[in-house]
Amino acid sequence: MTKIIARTPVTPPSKIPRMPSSTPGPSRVGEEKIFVTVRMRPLNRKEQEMYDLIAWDCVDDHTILLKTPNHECSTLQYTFDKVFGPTCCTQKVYEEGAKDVVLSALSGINATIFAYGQTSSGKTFTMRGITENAIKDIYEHMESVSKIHPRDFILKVSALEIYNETVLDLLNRESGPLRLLDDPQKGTTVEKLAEEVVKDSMHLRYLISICEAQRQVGETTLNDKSSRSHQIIRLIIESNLKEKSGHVKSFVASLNFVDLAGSERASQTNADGTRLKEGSHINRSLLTLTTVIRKLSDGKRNLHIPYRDSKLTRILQGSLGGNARTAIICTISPALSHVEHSRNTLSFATSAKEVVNSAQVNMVISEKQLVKHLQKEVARLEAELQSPEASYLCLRSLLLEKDLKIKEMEREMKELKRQRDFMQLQLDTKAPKEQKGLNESGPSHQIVKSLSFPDENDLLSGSPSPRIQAVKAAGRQAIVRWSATSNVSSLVCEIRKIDLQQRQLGEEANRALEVLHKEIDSCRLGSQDAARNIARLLSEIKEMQFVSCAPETVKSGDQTNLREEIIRLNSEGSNFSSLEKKLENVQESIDKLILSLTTNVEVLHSKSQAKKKKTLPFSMSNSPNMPTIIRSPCSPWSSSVKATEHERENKSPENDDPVSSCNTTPGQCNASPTKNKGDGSSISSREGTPYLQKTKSVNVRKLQKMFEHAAEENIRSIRAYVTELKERVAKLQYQKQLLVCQVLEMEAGEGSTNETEIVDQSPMSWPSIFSDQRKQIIMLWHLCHVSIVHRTQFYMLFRGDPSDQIYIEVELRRLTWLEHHLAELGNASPALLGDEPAGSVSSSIRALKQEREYLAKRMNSKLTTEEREALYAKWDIPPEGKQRRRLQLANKIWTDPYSMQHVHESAAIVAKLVGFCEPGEHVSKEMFELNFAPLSDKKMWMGWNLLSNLFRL
Ligand SMILES: Nc1ncnc2c1ncn2[C@@H]1O[C@H](COP(=O)(O)OP(=O)(O)OP(=O)(O)O)[C@@H](O)[C@H]1O
Repeated sequence: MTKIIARTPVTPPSKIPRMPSSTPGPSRVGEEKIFVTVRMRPLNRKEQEMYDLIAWDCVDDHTILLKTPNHECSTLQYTFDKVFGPTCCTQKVYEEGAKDVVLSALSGINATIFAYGQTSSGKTFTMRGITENAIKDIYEHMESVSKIHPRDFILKVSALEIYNETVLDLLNRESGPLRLLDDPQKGTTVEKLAEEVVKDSMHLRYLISICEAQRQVGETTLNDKSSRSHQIIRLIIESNLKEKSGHVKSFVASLNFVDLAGSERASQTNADGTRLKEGSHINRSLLTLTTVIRKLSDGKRNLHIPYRDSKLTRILQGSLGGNARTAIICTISPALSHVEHSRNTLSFATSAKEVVNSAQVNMVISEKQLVKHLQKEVARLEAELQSPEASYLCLRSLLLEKDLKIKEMEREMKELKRQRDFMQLQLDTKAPKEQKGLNESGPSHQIVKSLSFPDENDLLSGSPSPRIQAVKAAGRQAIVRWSATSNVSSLVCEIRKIDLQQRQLGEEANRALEVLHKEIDSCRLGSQDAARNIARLLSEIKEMQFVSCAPETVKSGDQTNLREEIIRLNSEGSNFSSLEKKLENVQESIDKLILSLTTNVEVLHSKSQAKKKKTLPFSMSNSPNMPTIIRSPCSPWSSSVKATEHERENKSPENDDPVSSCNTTPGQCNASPTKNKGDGSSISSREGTPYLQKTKSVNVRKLQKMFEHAAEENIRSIRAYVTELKERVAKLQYQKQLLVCQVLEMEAGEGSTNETEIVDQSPMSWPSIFSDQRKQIIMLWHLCHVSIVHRTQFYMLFRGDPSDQIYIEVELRRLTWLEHHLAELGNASPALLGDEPAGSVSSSIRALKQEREYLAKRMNSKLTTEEREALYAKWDIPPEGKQRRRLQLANKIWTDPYSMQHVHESAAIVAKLVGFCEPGEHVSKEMFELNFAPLSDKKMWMGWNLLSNLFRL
């Protein structure tokens, strides 16, 4: 069949019409916004029993507003194409909210009606009625249309459900999970989905009843018969229109009835086990749908729309901003207890209103007709050839035509030859390097393995000949390489930048430690510990220098050979960790140093108190060094300004300060241990020195305090700086992660999204990107069973500061990759898994369980009885058994990724239990690890290791 799409001219967005309601116009084509209606059901029995209040008012046919308690004018009001109140019947909802779109399908325009809303809001109730009304209407119209313009209609039906991200055939349960295929012409299709030819309306109703019976339904607290899957019933309507001219036009359109599963909160549905898992999948795919709708509603044409993030959006892609007319019916509960959820639904509906579709008439010319047409043409040519004159002319034109064809083929051959040479060149330059990688290091083999994902279409299209496969593979590689070239060089450039930053970091650390050395040297505390620490720090300086210099030895290589860069990065992975390790050591040393300094000072202080005569913590011989130390040249110190302030602060008034006067006469002021006279004034211990005898008495305690303070401040500065260095190392690690993620995406053929994603994000403000991405991360943590300690740590640390961008980005990419990977593992047969850890999901779940048990145990020691009781009350933990209650609470935290309040409270509890800082306090981000595993047992958790192992991270 040859498909011709009759395109209509594009209308400027401002002139894009909203389809007028209740005016069926089956042949409407072109750009048009999605038709959005809202239906509010009556209060149900449970809501009535709980004396729930009605929170919403449908003020007119288009407006709904949130009631205020004291009947003041509400500011929260929404306007839609239609608003249906609780007393409105489904027939009316169909007539005014869906009919127009439904009937478009009869004239070759794709159409979709779907219901969206929270669980128990009435989606299935509404869609059932809509489908029933549509069937009746379609058959009536087919009859009446056929009477005016004779047409042959053929109806086919197929039906599927998406249950836990798995596509199942509702008309053929035995077929098992189905795969999605990407067809360049048809878009996403479902492989092997059964299609039944419909005999009449009764037959259609019967088939739909089978789908209903097959669909996954379960009982939840909010709905006895809650749909646990998204259901799509698809009618394919074909028709042939015989025109007066004798031509036959064939039309084909699909009409989708989509009944989505409802969004739900675990806290409201009290779901656990299977229901909880279903709920997570439902929420996740609805989140993607929301994101798709929101991005489409932005109206910017170059935005990357993440259709591929869920099967639902992949299947519905055509209906969301594509070649279809779409009507969405958003259903809400009127209850006050569901007001938050209803607001979410209305905000989704508001975005959906702005989505523009571009419907076309899908006209098909059957091959039979074409054959007939060609036969006629051949007959005509044959007739012409009968006459010699005509045959000469005809031969001449044929010759000319052939000539042109030959020239065209020559051009094509040239181009193909050029491409072949180019590919050969690429292979030649690549082969020895890859060979080398294979022989020399293990990871390269793993990288190659991970980077060459099989093409789904190839796997599915039977088994083409080896030659065709080879050509296809080479072509695909060339395409990947070709399209990725620009990304590759920018990634390589990024890697170089990381190298440079790493070197600079090493140098800075080096400088900082030198200053630290001087500081300690000048302190001369006389402590053996301090001396040992100095020696250790010195050797660490040397080692750090070595580490920081390491990248210098790396050859620059081919600018665009990304794999080599990645292999090189892997080999440098140890540099990062050793740099981190060194910084850890330095931190430790500083801590010890401070400890020894404090004890020394304390000892000195007490001795001076006891004997009334003792040396200062800093001998006067070193005092000329103090300004140098305090005015440290180490630029990155955040406290250098403070240091100068200290210098000023520590300076006594000019005529009263023996130190400053000593500074001006260094020769005369050497090593001056002081003696406290006990009367508050101090004098030099060298009482025999005439100069010192002449000076005013020195307040030893004051001086002691001053130096003590200065030394402590300096060491604090160093400590802060080392912390800062550690943070920067962590950031570099993240940048490296980001590159690895980008490479994985690129190699998986999704690299093109990178650039678009950047374009996509630029117009949005960081806070909204952050909140969006954080929601996705929370959902992904949940789906990938990531350690809750990790979640807490991340949640507490990254709270939307612009500098958090890289962490958020990396976390999101890693999790997205992981989720896809785990889903693939879940769907793959054991034979396909090879050496992949098939039990990774279950071991992660096990680890999570252990982590909850560990947290439950800590509740006794980390929370007071009052705190525990308050939490039990808040989290509805029944008063049965102390240990059980603790475990119940631990099992409840971090289970509702949909509620930010739940997430926030869960994080606060875990933070308290494991001793993280309270929100708002400054927490060093360097403490955050690139590992999703629980702190208690990192080996148990498999997920992230899958990815990190590929690159030996
Ligand atoms: N407009 C309405 N008028 C009367 N009853 C309704 C209406 N809408 C829904 N109901 C009733 O409310 C209950 C829940 O409706 P339904 O199952 O359609 O919700 P849902 O949104 O599909 O839920 P889920 O997402 O959990 O599947 C059903 O008993 C249904 O009969």
